[in-house]
Amino acid sequence: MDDPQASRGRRPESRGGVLHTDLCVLGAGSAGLSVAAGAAQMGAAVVLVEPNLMGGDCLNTGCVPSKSLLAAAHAAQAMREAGRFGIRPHEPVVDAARLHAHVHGVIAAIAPHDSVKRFEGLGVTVLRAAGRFTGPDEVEAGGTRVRARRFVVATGSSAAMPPIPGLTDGPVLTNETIFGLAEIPSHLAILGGGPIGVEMAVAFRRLGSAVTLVQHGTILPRDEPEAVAILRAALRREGVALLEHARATSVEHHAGGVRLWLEGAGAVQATHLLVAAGRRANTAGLGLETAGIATHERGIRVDAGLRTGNRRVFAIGDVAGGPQFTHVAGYHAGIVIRRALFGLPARVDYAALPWVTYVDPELAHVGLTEAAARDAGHAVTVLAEPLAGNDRAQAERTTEGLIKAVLGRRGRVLGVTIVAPRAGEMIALWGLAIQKRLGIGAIAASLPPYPTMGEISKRAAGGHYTPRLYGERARRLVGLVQRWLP
Ligand SMILES: Cc1cc2nc3c(=O)[nH]c(=O)nc-3n(C[C@H](O)[C@H](O)[C@H](O)COP(=O)(O)OP(=O)(O)OC[C@H]3O[C@@H](n4cnc5c(N)ncnc54)[C@H](O)[C@@H]3O)c2cc1C
Ligand SMILES: NC(=O)c1ccc[n+]([C@@H]2O[C@H](COP(=O)([O-])OP(=O)(O)OC[C@H]3O[C@@H](n4cnc5c(N)ncnc54)[C@H](O)[C@@H]3O)[C@@H](O)[C@H]2O)c1
Repeated sequence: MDDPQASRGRRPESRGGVLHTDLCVLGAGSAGLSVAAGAAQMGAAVVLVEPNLMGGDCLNTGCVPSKSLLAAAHAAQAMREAGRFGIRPHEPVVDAARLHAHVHGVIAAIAPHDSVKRFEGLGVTVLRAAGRFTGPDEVEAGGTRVRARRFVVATGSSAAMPPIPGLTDGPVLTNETIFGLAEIPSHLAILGGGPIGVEMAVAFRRLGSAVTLVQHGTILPRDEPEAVAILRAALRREGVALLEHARATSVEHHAGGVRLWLEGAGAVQATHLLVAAGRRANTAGLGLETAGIATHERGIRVDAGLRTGNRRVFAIGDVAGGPQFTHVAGYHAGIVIRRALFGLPARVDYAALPWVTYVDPELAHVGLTEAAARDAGHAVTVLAEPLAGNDRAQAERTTEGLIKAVLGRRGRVLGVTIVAPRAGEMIALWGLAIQKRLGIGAIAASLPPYPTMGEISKRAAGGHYTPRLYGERARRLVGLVQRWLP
């Protein structure tokens, strides 16, 4: 969509067969688009290089299709679970073609925001080719040479293939192919129990697949164990075969699908196999060595200001090897804009980083887990409340969940986990508390509307004061004041 209000960047200049620009961005995913849009609207000359679909993983093969699929899956599950409201439940009929149209319809609705047309309208020069460094200050893309004051590498990540014998000898699904399926898999095996594996297990199970999830250790290892326990129970209740601490030793592909052999546990026979075993940074073919840019096993090596070994070049988003989320990509973009356009100092700070696993109930987290806070040497106190104490949760019969707040000295909020329907919408309040170093008193003094699930935040925060409020000293004080009050 054209935005008539948006201001536009200057145009790069073409001199001696070379485009000269302020900023050259490699990759038009969440990270690259955010930098390009921001920089152009602030008046910079920007060249954006992208060989594939505009919007990258998040729009085309990540967040957007996965959340659209989950929305359909939740609707199907609501039919099965209607009995709890006195409504006759029934098994939904899933029309795979219309489901596919729904998912791709959502992508199409958002796509104009990320399109070449919109970016050209902002004054960005878009080159539809793969870019690679041909020197420390030059990139080549589709025969065009680009010299820039600053470069931003935002080439993202792809599904990593674990070194399991036979795995890649036949077709396997990844995030790049699973949303294109024309049918619902009869039996989907999933390798990896991170957020992709867990979200897809819930989605496809609810849409009618048999699902087996195979995970090295425990699922969602970065989250609070008591929160994960609730999700684990929900997965099992819905019929996901969850194999934790399982090690795949080999894969056999055959006409009907795959056989996944597990160490000491026989084989899983499935029609489809989704590999969701982590990500590999997209660094191949970028000519990084030519530009003096170093990498490590997770991606491009950057300093706290996202600068690479080459002072002209920044790396942001998934390729920078840190937390891999769309909101982090956008946050990185803001840091680079401050540094590259205004020459201001800016550093990443993940103290208030939130993440959400969009299953049912949702698991939302921000900041440190209890274990991470203890490891970091904080004097930790923990506040916890079950969701069952919340009236809205009772009304909606979704009482499985909790809130857990990890506090440091003087009630400073260090980290919070919420497991509840739409917990992702509730976590931002706590992110702000961490970012602004608000004490727990700020949340305890807030006034959430009744009846909302968000009330659990105030309730948990109130727990910090309960011993003092309802203790012997308070009782004595009230007794004294009441004697003297007229
Ligand atoms: C299934 C799935 C679900 C997800 N769900 C969520 C979620 O709910 N919430 C969330 O916050 N995050 C989610 N993520 C993570 C999120 O998608 C990524 O963190 C985000 O897309 C990273 O953005 P990026 O711009 O760094 O990379 P990408 O989006 O991967 O963009 C990189 C772009 O660079 C291009 N490129 C590659 N090589 C070159 C080259 N040589 N020259 C020029 N361009 C190049 C690629 O074609 C691509 O378009 C999900 C990911 C997956 C896979
Ligand atoms: N809701 C969200 O925000 C969301 C959703 C999906 C993805 N993402 C992002 O994308 C990233 C990638 O997701 P992911 O789930 O692929 O990666 P991940 O690294 O988070 O999880 C992969 C899991 O696979 C396991 N694993 C690796 N090799 C294995 C093997 N051979 N057998 C069994 N298990 C194995 C690992 O132990 C790990 O826990 C995430 O870290 C996250 O940042 C976010």
